[in-house]
Amino acid sequence: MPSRKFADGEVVRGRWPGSSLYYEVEILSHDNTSQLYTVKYKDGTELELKENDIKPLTSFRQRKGGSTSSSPSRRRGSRSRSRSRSPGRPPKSARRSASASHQANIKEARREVEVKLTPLILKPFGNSISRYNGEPEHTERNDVPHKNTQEKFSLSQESSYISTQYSLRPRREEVKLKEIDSKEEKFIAKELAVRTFEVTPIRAKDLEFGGVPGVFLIMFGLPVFLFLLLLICKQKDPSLLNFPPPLPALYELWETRVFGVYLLWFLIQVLFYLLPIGKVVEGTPLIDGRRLKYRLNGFYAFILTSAVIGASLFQGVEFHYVYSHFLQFALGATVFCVVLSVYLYMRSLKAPRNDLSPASSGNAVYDFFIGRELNPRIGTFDLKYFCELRPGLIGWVVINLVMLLAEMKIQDRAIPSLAMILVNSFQLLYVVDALWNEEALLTTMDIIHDGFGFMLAFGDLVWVPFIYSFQAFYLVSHPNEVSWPMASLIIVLKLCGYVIFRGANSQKNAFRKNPSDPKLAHLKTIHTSTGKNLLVSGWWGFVRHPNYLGDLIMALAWSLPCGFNHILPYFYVIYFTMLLVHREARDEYHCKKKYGVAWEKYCQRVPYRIFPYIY
Ligand SMILES: NC(=O)c1ccc[n+]([C@@H]2O[C@H](COP(=O)([O-])OP(=O)(O)OC[C@H]3O[C@@H](n4cnc5c(N)ncnc54)[C@H](OP(=O)(O)O)[C@@H]3O)[C@@H](O)[C@H]2O)c1
Ligand SMILES: CC(C)CCC[C@@H](C)[C@H]1CC[C@H]2C3=C(CC[C@]12C)[C@@]1(C)CC[C@H](O)C(C)(C)[C@@H]1CC3
Repeated sequence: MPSRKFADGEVVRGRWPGSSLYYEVEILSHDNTSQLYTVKYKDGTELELKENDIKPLTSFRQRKGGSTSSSPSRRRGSRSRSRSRSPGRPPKSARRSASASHQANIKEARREVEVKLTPLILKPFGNSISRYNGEPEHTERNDVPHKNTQEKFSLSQESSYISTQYSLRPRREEVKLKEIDSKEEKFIAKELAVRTFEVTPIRAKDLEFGGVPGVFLIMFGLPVFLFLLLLICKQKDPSLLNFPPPLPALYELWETRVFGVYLLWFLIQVLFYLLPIGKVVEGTPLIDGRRLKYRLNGFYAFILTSAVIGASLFQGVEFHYVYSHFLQFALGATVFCVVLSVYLYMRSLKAPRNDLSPASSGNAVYDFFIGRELNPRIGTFDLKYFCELRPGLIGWVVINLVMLLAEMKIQDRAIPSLAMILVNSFQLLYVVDALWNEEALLTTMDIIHDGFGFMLAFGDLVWVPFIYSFQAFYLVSHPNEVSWPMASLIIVLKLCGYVIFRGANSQKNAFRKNPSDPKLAHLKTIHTSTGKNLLVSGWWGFVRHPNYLGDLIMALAWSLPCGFNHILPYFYVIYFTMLLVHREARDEYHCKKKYGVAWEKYCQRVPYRIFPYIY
């Protein structure tokens, strides 16, 4: 077992992350796995520190001019520290010795009437340092802020990738912001703890999805559940009385030819992804300040795929093969996803520490599920980014088309049913919207936080194409005639959902891109200590996740054309509600850590999470 240098309860000096300042701290505990000490500063802030960042008190005693402040939160009160690092510092104080007394500092602070120096966390995703936020933009336009970012990061690389920046604020703003800033200072400390923690393995209590047993269940349960659902849906009467459905032998489900077709589909999408068309943008800064480049050509890939599908139909390619081998395709995709997940895990073992996902834990099972490596790439080919939008999402639209053709064939129809047309066009709109706004993906939790492992591989490559197309699959063997008045109501519902979904996403993206955009001037915001503000009016003042609300309304509109004979087509709405409620909770957790008191204020101003007056 590795030895430790400091004992619990020992009072020592701990380095404040991202600086060269040491403060008196008490050792609370030591984690043998991560080799980190949990220490407590005098103001109550708890952080995790490496052994190198801790020094015995004795090593400071002979030095008179060391930091005399007993906690980092007092640093701003004690102006000598802040000012010595501030770009706005007058030359007079530049000559002041670091051992200037606390009294002298207070006097000086009182003389300072015009401006206040406020530490801001330089966050990698912050607008203060980066204009990048997920809306189409030319790389050139990102250049200036990008360089800026790099510079700031290179200055702040000491031990954490967060540094401190000072903003000059007019005095009248100072009065308004004083209270919130002082409260937020504690959260800055916590945020630093979060960032420190992001580069270190996370502890068992922080594991999401029910920890190791939870992810184990999900990994085995979901594929079984998927096959059961498809088998149930294939039955003429899919009622509970007929459960379990007749189960095929495993060998009947495996067809090498089907797997070959699946691989061909995957390779075509790889080829489209590699085409040098579409602009290249930079993602949000990584832990080491680097920004990866992404080519935005998802929409082109969709157009090219449509051309290939159209040409194949014209050539008489039998698309019914996909319907008649649907389960085999689902199995082929699942096998592919397992192989991919194993590959991803193996290669992640060789990945440098900085390339690991903040969600990874050090536990093999959990990391296999959540993904260990954040952005696995083969050269410039980004595996996660590619899988998130291409084979599965475009595949979903193709499967819907297959179902439409199957319905015509099986039900002997000259034209598809209105229900099938509605489902196909609604979901087509959703996919086209995702591809058109491809850049927005770069700021999602999936890209920034979660690694690429079984969860996203299975979600993107199996769950999306084979479950999201479930309504169309259901309609093939369970026809439902929708009247025009009913269809009109469903269309209105879909459009309402879409307006909320797109309006909310675009409003947030525009605000993140340019917070001082004149078009957004009417919106109210809450100041946060990170330099990024939060919208509290407009869509984001309605509920805390208006985009989820719109998405759920759309989900309902996708199911309604299937009628009310069975609950099966509503499975998607039920699953999606659970997914988004869980996702919302995950996002709240991250936002609370990021924004602290400001987030709490936002929650008070906007009390409902997704459904107004309900949740
Ligand atoms: N079809 C599906 O299966 C599926 C699954 C998941 C998600 N989605 C959809 O994908 C879209 C993206 O979802 P997402 O889960 O990535 O989350 P999201 O809601 O787009 O983003 C959450 C982030 O927005 C920022 N934010 C939150 N409140 C804000 C406010 N008041 N003002 C300004 N910024 C605020 C925060 O990040 P920063 O402050 O750091 O910017 C927060 O972390 C959604 O429309 C969702 O419905 C679809
Ligand atoms: C346990 C697993 C089965 C959970 C699987 C979850 C995935 C199915 C989703 C996780 C992130 C989702 C996502 C989209 C689709 C579904 C997920 C992959 C998305 C591509 C849908 C279109 C949107 O416009 C989007 C691009 C924002 C979105 C990104 C996240």
